[in-house]
This record gives sequence, C-alpha cells and structure tokens, in this order.
Amino acid sequence: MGTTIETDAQLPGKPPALEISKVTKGFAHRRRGFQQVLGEVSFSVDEGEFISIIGPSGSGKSTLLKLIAGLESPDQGHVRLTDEQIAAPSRRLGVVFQQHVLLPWLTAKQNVLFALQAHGASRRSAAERESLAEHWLGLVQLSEAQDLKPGELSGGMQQRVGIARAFALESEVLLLDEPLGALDALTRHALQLQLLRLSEQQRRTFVLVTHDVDEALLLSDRILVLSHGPQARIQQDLRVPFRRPRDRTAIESSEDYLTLRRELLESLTAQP
Ligand SMILES: Nc1ncnc2c1ncn2[C@@H]1O[C@H](COP(=O)(O)OP(=O)(O)OP(=O)(O)O)[C@@H](O)[C@H]1O
Repeated sequence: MGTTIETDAQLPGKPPALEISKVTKGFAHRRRGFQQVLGEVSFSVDEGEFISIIGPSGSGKSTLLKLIAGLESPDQGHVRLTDEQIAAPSRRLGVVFQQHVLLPWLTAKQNVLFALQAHGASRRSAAERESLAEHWLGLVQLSEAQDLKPGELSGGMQQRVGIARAFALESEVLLLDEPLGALDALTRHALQLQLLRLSEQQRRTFVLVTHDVDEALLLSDRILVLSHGPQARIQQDLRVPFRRPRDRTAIESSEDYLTLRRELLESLTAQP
C-alpha cells in the first residue's frame, strides 16, 4: 500500500474537527410505526480530513449528514464541532445537496453574493464579497456564466454554482450530500476532478455522502461504510492510502485501488 500524506490531522493531541458520539435516530411513520434508522453511530473526523460515507440505499446516510448539519436532532448521543455541540444549523458548517437549490431570479454571482450576505460575511465590504464570489465562480470555471440565471445554466453548471457558493462561505466543515448524483457520467467525472483539486487546495474538513465507490476512493482519506438499516451502524472504516495531490489515472490503475474497490463493493453488497 502507498503512504499516507502527513496532515495536521495526524498531530497528536489535536481535538477532532467533528465528533459523532453514540448517535441514534428514528422516525415515526403513520403506517410503518417507529423506524429506528440509525443504531448507535460513533466516529470522529480530524481537521483537514476528507471522509466519505457510503452504504446501501435507505441505510440512513442523508439522515446522518442532516444530523451533522444540525438540520435534524439525534434521539440520543451528540454531534460536536471541536468545542461546540451542534443542535442547529451553524455558520461553521456548509452544505451542498444533490439538487442545486439556487434562487431562480438571481444570477449565478448574485446567488453566491446572497449566501455570503446571509451567512454573515457582511463584515467584508461589498467589493470584497464581490471579488470572493468572482474568485470562486472562476475556480469552478463559471466566470463567463456568472451573470446568467439558473434557468439559463445546465444542471452541471448549476451544481458548480452550488459548490462555489459552499466554498465561498469559508465554513470549517463542508458537508456534501450526493452533490454530483444527479449529473450525467461525463459531467460527474469532470466535477469529481474539480472537487478533488479544490479539496486538496483547501484542506478543509469534508464529509461526503455518495453511492459511488470510485468517487469515494478518489476524494477521501477515509471511507465509512454504513450497514443495512434499520439500526444502521458503521460497519467498516477504511483508510484510503493514496498520496496527494492525487492523479486519477495513476491511482485507478494501482493494485491497492482495485483491492480497496473490491472490498468496498463486497461490503456494500453483503446481505444484512
Ligand atoms: N424526515 C423523515 N421522516 C420520516 N422518515 C424519514 C425521514 N428522513 C428519512 N427517513 C427515512 O429514513 C430512512 C433513511 O433515509 P436516508 O435518506 O437517510 O437514507 P440514504 O441512505 O441517504 O438513502 P439513499 O441512498 O437512497 O439516498 C428511509 O427509510 C427514510 O424513509
């Protein structure tokens, strides 16, 4: 296996950026009764680490991400962001969902600016906010399209606006829920590389929910596999050992890659 890169995450004594401790969550359904979606789930994420959560459909991946985002409350256990318990959405956490949730009456740039204002970046001057928005739209190759409205953009372009917006907010932790899931294979492939590049330049803390084993292997330092629900748990916690900056072609042709990929697919298709 290759060697892991050294990050701040490996410095001894540093508290984790994110700590999920003995979290459980269920929902009451009128017909099905109470459904215990997550059993006791515990894991931590170091600062600067990129982790992916994969698991069977319906196992509770999005529920887990919503708990981390403070959009749902755990029934038991807690979510901590370094020194703070998360009980509601926080500026310290940015979220990108599968469906681009852009305001249709605003241009791409205005969407990013609107989020910057709402997110408390008002301590920056209007000119600073504008150059921040332009900077991030440029990094996702949307400079030419920054004055177009969502209706005039393709699905992939809209998703790139969502990614630029999330990065521009400068949150410590970025939560990505299948951000590329609704895109065609070619666009998805290209955006995976953009996300790889951005995440390697930024080294923020990332939690990605994905169905795509190759996406998880390309982007992550660690992959957590959620077991079949109900009462899903973390059934596997795999370290992805490829050096950064990563080169997709090089890692995908390595023996380690094929072994990890096989292991993940077996784990995902294992009977509950
Ligand atoms: N707000 C809610 N109210 C009731 N049930 C819910 C709610 N949110 C999620 N669930 C249920 O929790 C279970 C897990 O859903 P969740 O979306 O977290 O799974 P997932 O692993 O992300 O699924 P997929 O991979 O298909 O997107 C499902 O059975 C779903 O119906």
